Amino acid sequence: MTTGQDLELVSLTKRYGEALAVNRIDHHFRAGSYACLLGPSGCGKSTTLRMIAGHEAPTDGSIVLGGSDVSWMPPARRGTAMMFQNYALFPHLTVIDNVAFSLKMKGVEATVRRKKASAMLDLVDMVRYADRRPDQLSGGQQQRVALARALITNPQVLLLDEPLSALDPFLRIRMRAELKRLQRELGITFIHVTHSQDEALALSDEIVVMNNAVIEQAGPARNVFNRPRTEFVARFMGGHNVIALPQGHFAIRSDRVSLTAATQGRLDGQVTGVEYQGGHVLLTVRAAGDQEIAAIVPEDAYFDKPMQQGADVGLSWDDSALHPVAV
Ligand SMILES: Nc1ncnc2c1ncn2[C@@H]1O[C@H](COP(=O)(O)OP(=O)(O)OP(=O)(O)O)[C@@H](O)[C@H]1O
Repeated sequence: MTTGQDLELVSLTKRYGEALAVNRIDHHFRAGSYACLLGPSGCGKSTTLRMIAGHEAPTDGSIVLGGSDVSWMPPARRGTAMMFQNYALFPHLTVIDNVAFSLKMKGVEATVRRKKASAMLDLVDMVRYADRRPDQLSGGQQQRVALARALITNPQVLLLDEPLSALDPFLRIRMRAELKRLQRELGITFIHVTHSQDEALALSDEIVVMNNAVIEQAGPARNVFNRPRTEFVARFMGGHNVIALPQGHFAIRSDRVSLTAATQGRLDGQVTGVEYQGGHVLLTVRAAGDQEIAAIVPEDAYFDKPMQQGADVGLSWDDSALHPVAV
């Protein structure tokens, strides 16, 4: 079920004095989709999110939600809600009062807001903790409360700024599955800021990769991963080499590069690193032109014919695995 509305960023720009944090970005977020804004530190993703939320005014450009320009509307009237990295729960209020807080501000009557808050806690499986205070909850539980508190306003778009970064790795994987479930169930648009490629790949209908205040590439997760358009995207998404060949620069997945006997491949080189990674072995080869190329070899294949650091090898691939990239 899709109940959200399309969100459009039109030439959206933010300057802080001389510094350009977001530089004329255009993007259309489809209603009811899960989008991740992904990029290295300082690329402008949080600033973009804060402008969508209304916590930061654009220097130029506009934000259009469901056909209406909301660029200058106060946050509470936009149809968006934000979940912050540190959850920003009120320490002195119980869980249920935290969730009901925004309804109280709107003057909603006590029994009605408790009923609605209770329904939200049910959605995130936290009803039994309704009377605890935030400091009596684990990080994962606090996160669920923060989600319920954001969702009680019935937003069209939920904005999440690094929502999983405070959790330990095990809980992070569990909570990301919960986020995805919730988004599917509610049918609203989620825009999630992260600098984790794994998180973006696991969650996104669409990944929007930012770098240096602009969008480098956007598209379905598999497209962005398998068809990086620039060297930056190929390297940032990981799992790829960027190889300079006489015909130009090409991205190739490390698991599409195979090793042959020396002089039998496309390029010759020397093994400079061997790393056992569980199901596979990561070999690093220094090839002609001082290029470091990574090859992922399945565990069994590697241990049938193990290689030492310094060994001369050839590198081979299928041409269909090469994708031209801009550098
Ligand atoms: N309030 C501010 N005043 C001045 N400069 C700012 C302000 N907020 C952000 N910036 C600058 O704008 C740029 C983009 O910052 P932003 O927080 O959007 O990046 P980010 O991609 O979210 O990074 P991170 O992953 O580290 O949070 C950075 O260079 C940052 O220093």
